[in-house]
Formats: sequence, structure tokens, C-alpha cells
Amino acid sequence: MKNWKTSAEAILTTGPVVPVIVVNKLEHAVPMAKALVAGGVRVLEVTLRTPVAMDALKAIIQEVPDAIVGAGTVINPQQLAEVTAAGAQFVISPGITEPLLQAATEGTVPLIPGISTVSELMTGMQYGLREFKFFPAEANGGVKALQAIGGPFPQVRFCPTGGISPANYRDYLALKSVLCIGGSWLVPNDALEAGDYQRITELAREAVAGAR
Ligand SMILES: O=C(O)C(=O)C[C@H](O)[C@H](O)COP(=O)(O)O
Repeated sequence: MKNWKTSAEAILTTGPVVPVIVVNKLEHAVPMAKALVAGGVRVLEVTLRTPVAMDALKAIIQEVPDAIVGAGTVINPQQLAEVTAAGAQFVISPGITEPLLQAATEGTVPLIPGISTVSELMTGMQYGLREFKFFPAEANGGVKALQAIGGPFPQVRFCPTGGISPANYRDYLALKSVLCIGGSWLVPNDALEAGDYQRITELAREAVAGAR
């Protein structure tokens, strides 16, 4: 924490929507990231879910300097070390483990771990964290659940993710405890396959405009 180059709060307050990105083909990575930035979305979560994910992360970091690029689906200290070496500016995990918390608090890059219970939240707070992903947001009870879980901890802030869509994202953003939301709808795989980057720019623009 004391060595983090930036804060989780600074990352999560940059924009109201964080695209959760799955890159299947490396050649999609840079144009997709540029399309998001053109639409006003700068904070990007590139998930480590595909074989090309690490190379996609590196390519975006090198070639899209206006993007604030983080790694998602980071689940252990080894992956944390790898994405840190690759230049990721933040790290998101779907869950929370003590080894990951330990490594992250000793590292240089902010970790935003996923929590879905009060006890997980308290585990993260034990390590000095105040910003968390709420995952899987909709399946875990949605806005109501988040309100109830966050209730006893007025200083804690969230980025709910999982099942969030253009239809419900404003409901989350209306909560004081919510800094931003994460969603995969901003980067549809069919748009990537069709090379329709304009659609990605439009989805980004609409999401940002609708959040105001
Ligand atoms: O890969 C990770 O680390 C995850 O935590 C999973 C993502 O947050 C969800 O896949 C979001 O996807 P949607 O629900 O489609 O918006």
C-alpha cells in the first residue's frame, strides 16, 4: 500500500464505467483500446482469461498511452508479479485471498479485489484496503445486497461488476458507496470479430453520457 504508485481510489474515480475486456485475438487489442479511449473511457480492465491476454495487455500499455490499463482475473501472487512487470497500472481480482492481499500490499500496483460477503470485505480491510470490486453484483443480490453489505462500512467504496448492463448501471452509480461499475457489454466479441470499432466507441460514449 505505502509503495503503490497510485491509489485504487484514483483509478476508480477516473470514469464511471470500466470495461471488462476479453481479448481472443491479439490484433484486436490496440484498435479496441483506442476505440474505447475515443469514446471517453480510459480505464480498461484486460482480463487474463485468454492465451493472448498478457500480450494484449502489453500491446495496449505500449501503444495506447491515453489508456489507464489494468489487469483483471488476477488470482495469485505470481500473476500479480507478471502483470506488474508488464506495466499494469492496477489489478483486479474476482475474489480475495490472503496470499494475494499480502503480495499486493507489498507491491507497487493497487489491487482491487472482489468481495461478495461482509467477511471478505473485512479481510480486505484488515490489509488496509478501502476499495473493492463487488462481484458477482447481480447474482449476489444487486443494489440491495451491496447497500446492505456496505452499510456498516461508510468509508468503503465499490466497483460492482457482474451482470451489469445499460439497463441497470445507473442504479448502482446512484449509491454513494459506488465509484464506478464494471461491465463486459462495452466490448462485444461480435464487434471485435467484425472489426466494428466504431460500435465500441459508441457504446463507450453512450455509457459515459448516460452516467451523468
Ligand atoms: O474476469 C474476471 O475477473 C471477472 O471478475 C469476471 C467479470 O467481472 C465478469 O465477467 C463481468 O462480465 P459481465 O457480467 O458480462 O459484465
